Amino acid sequence: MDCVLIGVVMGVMLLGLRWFVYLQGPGKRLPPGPRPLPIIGNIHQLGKNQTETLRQLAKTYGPLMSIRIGSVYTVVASTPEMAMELLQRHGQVFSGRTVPHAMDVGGFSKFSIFFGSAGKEWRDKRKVCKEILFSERCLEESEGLRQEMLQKLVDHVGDHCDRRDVVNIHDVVFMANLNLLLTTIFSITSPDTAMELMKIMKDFFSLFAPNITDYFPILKVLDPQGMKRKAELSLGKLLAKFRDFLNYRLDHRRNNPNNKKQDLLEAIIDITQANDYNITTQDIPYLLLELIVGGIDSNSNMVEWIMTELLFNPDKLERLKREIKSAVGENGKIQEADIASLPYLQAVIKETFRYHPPGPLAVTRMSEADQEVNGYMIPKGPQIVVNTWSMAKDPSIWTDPESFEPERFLDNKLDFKGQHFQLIPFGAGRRICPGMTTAVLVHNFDWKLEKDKDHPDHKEAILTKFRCGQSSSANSAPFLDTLLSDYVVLICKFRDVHVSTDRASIGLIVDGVRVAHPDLLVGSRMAVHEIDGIHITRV
Ligand code: HEM
Repeated sequence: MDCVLIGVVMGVMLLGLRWFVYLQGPGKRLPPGPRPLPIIGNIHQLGKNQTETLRQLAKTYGPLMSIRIGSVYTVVASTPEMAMELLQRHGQVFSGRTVPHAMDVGGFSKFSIFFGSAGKEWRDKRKVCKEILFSERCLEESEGLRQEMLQKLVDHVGDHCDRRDVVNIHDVVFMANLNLLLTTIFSITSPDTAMELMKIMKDFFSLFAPNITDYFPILKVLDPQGMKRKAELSLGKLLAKFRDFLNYRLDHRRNNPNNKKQDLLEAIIDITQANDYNITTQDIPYLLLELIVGGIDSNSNMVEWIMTELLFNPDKLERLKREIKSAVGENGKIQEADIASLPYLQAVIKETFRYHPPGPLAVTRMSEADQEVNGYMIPKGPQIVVNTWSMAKDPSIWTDPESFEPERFLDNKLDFKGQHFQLIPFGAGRRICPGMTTAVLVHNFDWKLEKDKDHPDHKEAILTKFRCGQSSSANSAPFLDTLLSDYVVLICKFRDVHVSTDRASIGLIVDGVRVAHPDLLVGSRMAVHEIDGIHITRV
């Protein structure tokens, strides 16, 4: 162990020396930042709420600053102007990605659109996503399947409603999104398949927790948190599943040449067989994995946040329901095409993206060459991060940024498609998210808040969630155990449907692990036990 420690110290010192020498060169000055300590860099300053810490640090060091996390140099942009400089003006230079150690398995990072370097193969895969898979024609063809699947979801929640059961909103939304993707990509509607995949995927998502080897690469060989071993296992299982789906479909095509399915898998196979792009059959399982994994968690989080915010803001929920009812009638259903003519719904979605930036440090790149930005020199190599959280909370950009106000988007053309850098939930520039779509589950139930806190189901619901929380902590990082012992449950009741959301399901990032909504834990809302009929209980 001593040798390892000496190795770590020497490695970090050599790296520091290399940088010191490099940064002394003429005209080479990194953006300013807090002074790093030897070996750990600025880790000790980051605390649990990294995005907020970085926002505070930016007040001292400016909109473009440098910090060192372990041995990883990181440049942080905290304003729309700096985000535009990095992602658009110098988009080519800052189009690399750092590959987490756990994702560097089985050739995944090489095949991946997200982690792959921005070369010809990456361009081809993006082109396929944009021009074919997410093209209007392809999405229109599979709309019928999605409507069918959404109806099943509505029926499922309706059954719970009839039985007066508790519905776990996180699982319902996650499953709905998984089903949506399975239907659109594979025409698969089997609940058993979805359930099996959901279990493997939850293991896979746990790999996005912070891994010490990413900040101290010298420890990679030891894999102290076992993340790489876990990644090999869950990635292996997922890829095996997608290979099965692919082989089954290839057989089906051979045996039924005139009976093609209307889904994305069919389109992908056509592409590989036409040989127009640099994509082979061997790439397909990786591409499928990326589409499912890329979409599911971010989509689920957003839908959960939308619902959470609407519950906290019943007046906004009422306004939205009025808009939807006047557009599609009392009993009508929203079609995908209706969304364009529902301005308040769009405003709610935009405000949720602003108020809860999806993965507030999700826009993470790597510098591919030396580049001067704003009078500073960013050399080749550092990680580049855009702190969208900082922009969301900036009073010089948004009036009253701490309040949830969809109305702020009604009288302007502000959008999230990568042109307005104050709102970039999908990133911007060359690597902008190719799956810029989302789903909203607000219409089909008459969501209403519980007034009757003595309802007999109420206590049982809390206990059920508490048991869930404890069992889920067994697979989590150790610090989660402490957090979960102080478990918070939010119980709401809508008409006859109970919806319970807990910290594990609604999305606060603590040390990079999603556990809860910060406001519920530390903000003013936690100080009271009941607001407008929503019961918040500390168990
Ligand atoms: C609410 C939903 C979603 C959000 C908020 C989201 C957000 C993001 C963000 C922030 C990035 C990084 C962009 C950058 O570096 O500039 C990204 C990349 C990506 N997303 Fe999404 N995403 C969502 C849905 C989806 C869906 C549905 C898919 C696929 C079905 C998808 C697939 C991808 C892929 C493949 C990339 C990598 C692009 C590249 O590096 O070239 N995402 N997403």
